[in-house]
Amino acid sequence: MKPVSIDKLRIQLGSAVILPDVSFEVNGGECFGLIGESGSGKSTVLRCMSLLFNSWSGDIRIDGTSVREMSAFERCRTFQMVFQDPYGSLHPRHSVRTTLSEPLKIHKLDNHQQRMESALTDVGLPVDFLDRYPHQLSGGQRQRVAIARALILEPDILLLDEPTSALDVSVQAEILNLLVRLREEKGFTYLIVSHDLAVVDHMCDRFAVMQGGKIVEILPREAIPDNQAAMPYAKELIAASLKYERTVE
Ligand SMILES: Nc1ncnc2c1ncn2[C@@H]1O[C@H](COP(=O)(O)OP(=O)(O)OP(=O)(O)O)[C@@H](O)[C@H]1O
Repeated sequence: MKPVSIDKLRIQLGSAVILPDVSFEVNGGECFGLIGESGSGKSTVLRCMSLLFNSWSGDIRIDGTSVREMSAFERCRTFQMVFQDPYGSLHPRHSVRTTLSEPLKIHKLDNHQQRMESALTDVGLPVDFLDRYPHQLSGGQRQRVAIARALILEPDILLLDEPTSALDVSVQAEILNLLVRLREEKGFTYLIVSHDLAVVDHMCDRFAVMQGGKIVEILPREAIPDNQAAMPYAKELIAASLKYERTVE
């Protein structure tokens, strides 16, 4: 179980400073959430960590090793990202078999069939789905394939960028429960971005509230029901979410 340490992360894109100075630690095996309004910089943190954005300064370390010092191969074997939109993240002309076998080929791993079958079973899909294409899958099934693709290289950490927000409400719970089960079974460390406090409440041990590229407050999940936030913005965000949940019940 590998910990993540983010220290003084700063990134400027064009003239805008997106993250001025972000620091937090995620324990090995912990599920840590980033929550905040749209544009607060949550996804940018994950994009910096996975080097989709490269121009950042500061330090991002996994189990003590800087992500910049890792080879691309090592990074892929250590952490994988699951994106919000399973429609966009799977190649429309690639079968599930092609999607899952490509990383195995690139990383020169053996036993392709057995690894692919085991990844599909892990995400609750039948093995004959290997010969399906994305258009033959529901949204929830596509997200399961995207998660299977993330699992296939047996990483230690999953970066989850709004993994359920593009799905129907009924399917969201299925995918969240799948992610909870996988973490219990495999001991993953999760860093999950969400704008939905209910998702954070369901999944996370601790979470950071972000606003304008900064971390306002870091709280344990237990602080949610009685809204124990100390900082006014975090308190307001939690209060608004709790009020909304009560209204829609
Ligand atoms: N490639 C880019 N170039 C310039 N600005 C960008 C780029 N990507 C993101 N931004 C800006 O960075 C800020 C943070 O974006 P980010 O996607 O991290 O927010 P977020 O909190 O994840 O929002 P959302 O919940 O809407 O996904 C936003 O103001 C956004 O416009």
